[in-house]
Amino acid sequence: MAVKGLGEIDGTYDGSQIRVGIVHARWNREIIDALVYGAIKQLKKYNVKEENIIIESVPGAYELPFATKCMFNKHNVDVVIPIGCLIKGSTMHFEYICDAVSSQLMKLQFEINKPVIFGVLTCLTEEQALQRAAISPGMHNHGEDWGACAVEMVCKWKG
Ligand SMILES: O=c1[nH]c(NC[C@H](O)[C@H](O)[C@H](O)CO)c([N+](=O)[O-])c(=O)[nH]1
Repeated sequence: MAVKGLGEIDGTYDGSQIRVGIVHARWNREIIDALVYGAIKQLKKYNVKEENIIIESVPGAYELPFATKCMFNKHNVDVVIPIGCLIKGSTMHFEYICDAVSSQLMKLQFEINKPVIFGVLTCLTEEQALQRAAISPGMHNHGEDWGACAVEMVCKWKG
């Protein structure tokens, strides 16, 4: 299936020389595993070598920003794809985590001067998340978008 959503990858890129970190949360694991699979599938489609895909996990999405920074420092990667799945509950917990995680991941790029892909689903229902992981029908696996985005951002902008 062609990668849609973020828009088709801009041209063809050779990822054979790039190192990619994936940091994933363990909350909503079935959804996370599908998203991680989709990202890896797309990275390999653009020739990223398996040995250059470094995967680490954290308890939840709130831990993604710190672990993403550690991934850059510990594994010398060109880009990190933090993957999480936040599903709204009955309290404001969801809103606070979504806001904190998204703004910190954005800021981290300018601190590290390397791309951080926003791979966090922020869903109001579990069904929305299942659809975006292509577990339920109706949408493509958003992890594929994130993998393609990672390759493009490094190949196009690496200094
Ligand atoms: O990754 C998630 N973490 C969640 N909470 C845990 C949080 O990310 C931290 O791991 C925890 O607060 C400890 O810091 C979630 N909810 O609470 O709903 C969620 O939906 N997804």
